[in-house]
Amino acid sequence: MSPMVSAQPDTPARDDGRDTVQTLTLLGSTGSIGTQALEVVRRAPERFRVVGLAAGGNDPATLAAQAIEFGAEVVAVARATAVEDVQLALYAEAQRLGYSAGHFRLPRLLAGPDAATDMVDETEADVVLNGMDGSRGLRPTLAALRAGSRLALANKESLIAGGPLVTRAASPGQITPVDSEHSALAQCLWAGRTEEVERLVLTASGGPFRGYDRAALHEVTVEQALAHPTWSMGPVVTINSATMVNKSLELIEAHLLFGVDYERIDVVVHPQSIVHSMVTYVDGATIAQASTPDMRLPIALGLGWPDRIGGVTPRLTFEQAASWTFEPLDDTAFPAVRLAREAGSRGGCLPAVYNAANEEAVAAFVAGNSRFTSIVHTVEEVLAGADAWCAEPASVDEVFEAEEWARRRARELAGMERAH
Ligand SMILES: NC(=O)C1=CN([C@@H]2O[C@H](COP(=O)(O)OP(=O)(O)OC[C@H]3O[C@@H](n4cnc5c(N)ncnc54)[C@H](OP(=O)(O)O)[C@@H]3O)[C@@H](O)[C@H]2O)C=CC1
Ligand SMILES: CC(=O)[C@@H](O)[C@H](O)COP(=O)(O)O
Ligand SMILES: [Mn+2]
Repeated sequence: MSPMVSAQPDTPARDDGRDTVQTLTLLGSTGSIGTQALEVVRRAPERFRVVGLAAGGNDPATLAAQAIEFGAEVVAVARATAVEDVQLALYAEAQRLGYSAGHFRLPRLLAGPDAATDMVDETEADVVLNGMDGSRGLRPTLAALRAGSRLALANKESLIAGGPLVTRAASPGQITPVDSEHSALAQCLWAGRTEEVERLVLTASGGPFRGYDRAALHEVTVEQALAHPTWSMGPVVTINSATMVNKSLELIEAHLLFGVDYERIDVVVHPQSIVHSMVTYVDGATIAQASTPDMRLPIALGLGWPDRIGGVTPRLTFEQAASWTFEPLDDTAFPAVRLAREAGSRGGCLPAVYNAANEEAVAAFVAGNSRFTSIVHTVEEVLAGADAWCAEPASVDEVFEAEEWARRRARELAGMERAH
């Protein structure tokens, strides 16, 4: 399998793009990744010009303010009923800024569940950052690859759900990772040749429940699960960090991005979130990428690839004593990674099933309808009955069929739990 991200130290060319403004479409612009990406653009306006913005529609005021500040040509909103709110918010923001009608141009508005995909199809962009949450990002991911844009990928769920459909659609180097661990791995891979790689080592913070046993995990609340010890992120990825499902998805993501077998990808708990991942080479050298836990670094590198953009994140300092610690993952309390290793190794639509079951189980937990421990238990139960989905998907519709089955099954299981 050819890696989506070049592992060679001298490719792509380092002077590539440094003096050129790159057009940028941002999917999920109002979320945690999206707003941090716009901070990067604010710091490097000579590098990027925003042409398209997409969001779900929960925060029309922020979306409108972003569209006006960055002069977006097109704005896509998934919830059709939010369009009017976005339009009103655009006028209100323009008025607040004192713009008269002749002094600003309203962006073109697209609405509906496929608005982000349509925008990517219709709006030329050098780089598309997919910062949406969930596997609903799959069609936009494929649209960006089809359009020949570079895909800065935060939305790991689309890669995991689409699997071979995404990897086959991407040309080598077309996907640049934004997820901090995969950005770290890509940077560590610059240090050596692909054939000299022995192991990838993914670091995990351990989440808010590091050290808990199964009995203690049974009692935890949504509020506790949303309190990540080192990162401030959107709700779903935060809950996924607490269950270790995030690391599970990242294991599959690493396999798909870098073409390394599952047996050669380790997970290690590193509570400080300073070392973002590591690569061990055949001579025993382990190269680590370390920086403060700040997503603006991997976002900036993902957008500007392979150039580094200065002045975006604070540095690590070494003036005071500090410890970076590493410990094994407790597989009994947190079986999610083992389940992902099995599902990923079996392949087909099973990673899509894993992710869809998890998305439903997380929604049930956040809604107060099930316990924290039932999230991974639900994923396990759904996978146990998923033998029909072992074949490689021939189309996106097949992936969504597998997902729909998994979601229905997961909702049934959550309902059964509620009944007890
Ligand atoms: N946050 C982080 O630090 C990290 C995140 N990631 C990954 O990045 C992705 C985004 O995470 P995060 O930013 O935390 O999530 P958030 O929940 O903060 O943001 C999600 C964004 O996607 C938008 N959105 C939802 N549905 C659609 C849709 N149909 N079309 C267009 N936009 C949509 C939301 O808009 P609205 O609210 O209006 O629905 C919101 O702007 C996830 O895949 C996550 O795993 C990876 C590493 C780190
Ligand atoms: C910042 C980022 O990339 C997240 O995916 C992060 O990895 C979450 O931390 P965990 O290590 O707790 O899953
Ligand atoms: Mn990550």
